[in-house]
Amino acid sequence: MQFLEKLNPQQREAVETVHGPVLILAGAGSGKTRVITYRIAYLIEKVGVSPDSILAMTFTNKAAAEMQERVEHLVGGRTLAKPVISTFHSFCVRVLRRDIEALQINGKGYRKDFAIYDESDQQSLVKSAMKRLGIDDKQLTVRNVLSRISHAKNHLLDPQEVYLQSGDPKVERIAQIYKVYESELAKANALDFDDLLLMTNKLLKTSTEVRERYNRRFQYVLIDEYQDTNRPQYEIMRALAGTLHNVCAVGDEDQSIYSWRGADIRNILEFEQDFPEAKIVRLEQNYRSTQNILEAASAVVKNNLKRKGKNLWTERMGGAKVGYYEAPDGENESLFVADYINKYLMIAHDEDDEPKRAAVLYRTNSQSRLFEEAMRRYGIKYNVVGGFSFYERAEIKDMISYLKLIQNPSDSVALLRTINTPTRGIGKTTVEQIERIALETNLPLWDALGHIVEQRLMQPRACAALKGFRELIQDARAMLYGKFEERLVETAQVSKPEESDAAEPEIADEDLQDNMAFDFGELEPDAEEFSPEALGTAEEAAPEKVEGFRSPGENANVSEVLKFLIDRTGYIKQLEAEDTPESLARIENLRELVNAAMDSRDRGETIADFLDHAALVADTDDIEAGAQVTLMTMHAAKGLEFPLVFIVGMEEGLFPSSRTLMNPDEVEEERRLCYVGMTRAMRILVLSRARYRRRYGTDMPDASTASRFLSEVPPQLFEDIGSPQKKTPVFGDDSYSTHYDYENEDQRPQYGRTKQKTSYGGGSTYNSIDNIAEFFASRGKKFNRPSVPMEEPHGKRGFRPGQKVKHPKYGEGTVYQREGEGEEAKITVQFPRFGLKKLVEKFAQLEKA
Ligand SMILES: Nc1ncnc2c1ncn2[C@@H]1O[C@H](COP(=O)(O)OP(=O)(O)OP(=O)(O)O)[C@@H](O)[C@H]1O
Repeated sequence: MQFLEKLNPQQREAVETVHGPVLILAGAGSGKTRVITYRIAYLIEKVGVSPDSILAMTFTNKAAAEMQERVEHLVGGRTLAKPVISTFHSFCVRVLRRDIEALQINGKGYRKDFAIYDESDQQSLVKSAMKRLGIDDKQLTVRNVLSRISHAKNHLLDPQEVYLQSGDPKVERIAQIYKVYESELAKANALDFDDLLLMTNKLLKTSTEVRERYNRRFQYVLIDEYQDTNRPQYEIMRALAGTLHNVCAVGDEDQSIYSWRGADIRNILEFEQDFPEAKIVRLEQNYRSTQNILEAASAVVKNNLKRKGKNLWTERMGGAKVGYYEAPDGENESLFVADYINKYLMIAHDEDDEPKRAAVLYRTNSQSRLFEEAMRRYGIKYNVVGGFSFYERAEIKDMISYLKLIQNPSDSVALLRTINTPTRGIGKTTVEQIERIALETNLPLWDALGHIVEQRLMQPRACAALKGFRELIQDARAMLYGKFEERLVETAQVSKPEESDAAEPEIADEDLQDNMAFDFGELEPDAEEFSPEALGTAEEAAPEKVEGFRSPGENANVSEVLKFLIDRTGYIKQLEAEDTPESLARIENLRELVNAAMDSRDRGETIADFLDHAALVADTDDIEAGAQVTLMTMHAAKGLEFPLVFIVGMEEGLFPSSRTLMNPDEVEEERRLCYVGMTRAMRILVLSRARYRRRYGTDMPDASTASRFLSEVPPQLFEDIGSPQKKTPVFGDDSYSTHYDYENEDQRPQYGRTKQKTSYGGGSTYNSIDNIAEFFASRGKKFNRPSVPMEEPHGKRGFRPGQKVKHPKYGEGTVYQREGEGEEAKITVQFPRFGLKKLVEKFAQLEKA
């Protein structure tokens, strides 16, 4: 038990208290992750618990993978069995793939091959429900409807209850949409993310047999990030805790930042009521940050009323003060950050000799753009989390939708996405007719489509196009389930085209089940039920195998089906014909998808596993541990740590977000988010804001107000690190300038290139903020700024972008853009100490500087 020595007394207590319920209240950086992994190792090594009777739930896939790795490292491959460490959602998918049919009534209800609908699938469903109900999206936005539906689901309210509880006509309409949405999901045999939790909860509640099986299997349950669990997750935890109550929840109420997703802070505040015999362990020693950082973060979060309260302390006394930078505008702020990071990365070693890593944290993803541009400008390699993730790209979604449809033809969203992608002559009217027939007959779209083709209910051209699409899916299905040869024979025998329509391959249930198989390791007590032998798909059935080749009649794997689809739909050919950098990048993405499918095959996964993976990947999975600079939201940064952290955009309305200002509970949540952000910093923390900020693409930046969180940091912990001064400028005084260096010659973006600068002054050196404005003025076009045409101005006063000017009040500045001509001409000037100003040229009394 050598590893126990690496724990402090409280951590040790948290690890060694293994029986009965335990709530570990762990402050930021107090070793929560360490405690959970050591606890699992302790259970296995010391208590002798079989690894596969341990279940640990984490918040992200990434955290699950890391924890798995750390546990393996500790118990050193001494056992073959592994604990189940997974996110709530992945766990639920595995349970449902196995047991969802226990919820069927008289053979009706969800089947194991259900599809998982992600946000864009949900949006399509809501859109079509709204269309059908005649509700236009000006009255209600799709996003708004979806969030109301999700809210209702997480509070276990069905459409009827939502309707009855409200007197508001808007909510009544939402209830109607919700009802159609639910019935369409059921018809498509599809579940959304909320359903994954709700159905599992329902299953564990209603089927004693299923619940007891999981209780026998998992005798020790651990929940990480407990403060962010919602009610359904809480109920699942309770059901899994069984009668043994060996449940350990680890959380920090000060880091609860997901109430907008239904997280219920009561789960942590009321744990003791639900489990009266619970032991509470507090971890208050912080190992991550210096005293100054910790004091500043604690001072901010102390302003919240709803908290249990704790006293975090650290042995890392003192440390650098929290840096503060007030930029004239957003661009300046981003360049300042890039400049600082550039200098930081160039210092050979720092005192702790830790790898150099920095994070730029912001409130919303859309803030990343300026920082990305600034990083490129400095040639700094960076990693941005939460951008357009691989599986969200259009071409990938198209192919995934094909696979979904092949796996589950009832999936109407997948059908609508693929039916005319790439174009195959199936127009909007045809699709609307299919939808109408589906509605009238209450059939899934796929069946309605079959009906139309067989009964020739449309014009011959439309019927032919639909038939082609249907055959494509049938062929791919036959490949996937090893029936392709039979299908070839069948379709060849049928001479008349009309008869071939009905030739859907008979796909035996066992084949489907085999593709649904999933792995919980040993499943007790009825594991045999899932063995290949029991499913009748054992080796003897397969003809002789040639290395590297698939035997006839053997199921095709996902990558083969993908290649078949890409080929037969002509998807890549169409992109090749486009021949643009964008279309070539899309081809690369498709190839990457085939590679991903190959990897999945090598891991022995089925199509269902592959699709589940695609549905469950999250933004945070993109975090590249090795990247030196990471740009991300504060939400995504949870659980991470960096020697250098910037929190940018500290302005009222941006952070705290304007959406929260009217509600004290929501402002408290924003404050917790600020606390999460600040406590990511190990050695240096910098908070910054811009005095002027452009919002919603408006022409002129608005003046901003400093975030209230800034004033909550005690002034003695703060240090201004070079904000350009606000006082009335004295011309010619250089001390106002913020000094930046960067090379001038190469302004091309440096995507993914490691072009770390090794020295300063390798090009023209710019030493003042005026030049930065000039740089922005000159590159306006290159970076697609919302700019106006920049014709050559006429007349003697016409100032051009980039030109230096002088104003009696604002001092020297650089022209940023020009709009209009003659009497009407307006020019926007970047003044170092006043930000951007738009002036009517005629009245502005500007002079050439
Ligand atoms: N007993 C200990 N001795 C030395 N270092 C420790 C100890 N416990 C934890 N640490 C270190 O402290 C840092 C924070 O630990 P960890 O990431 O587990 O914290 P956490 O509680 O999960 O943080 P947060 O909730 O803020 O994300 C890590 O670098 C970890 O290695």
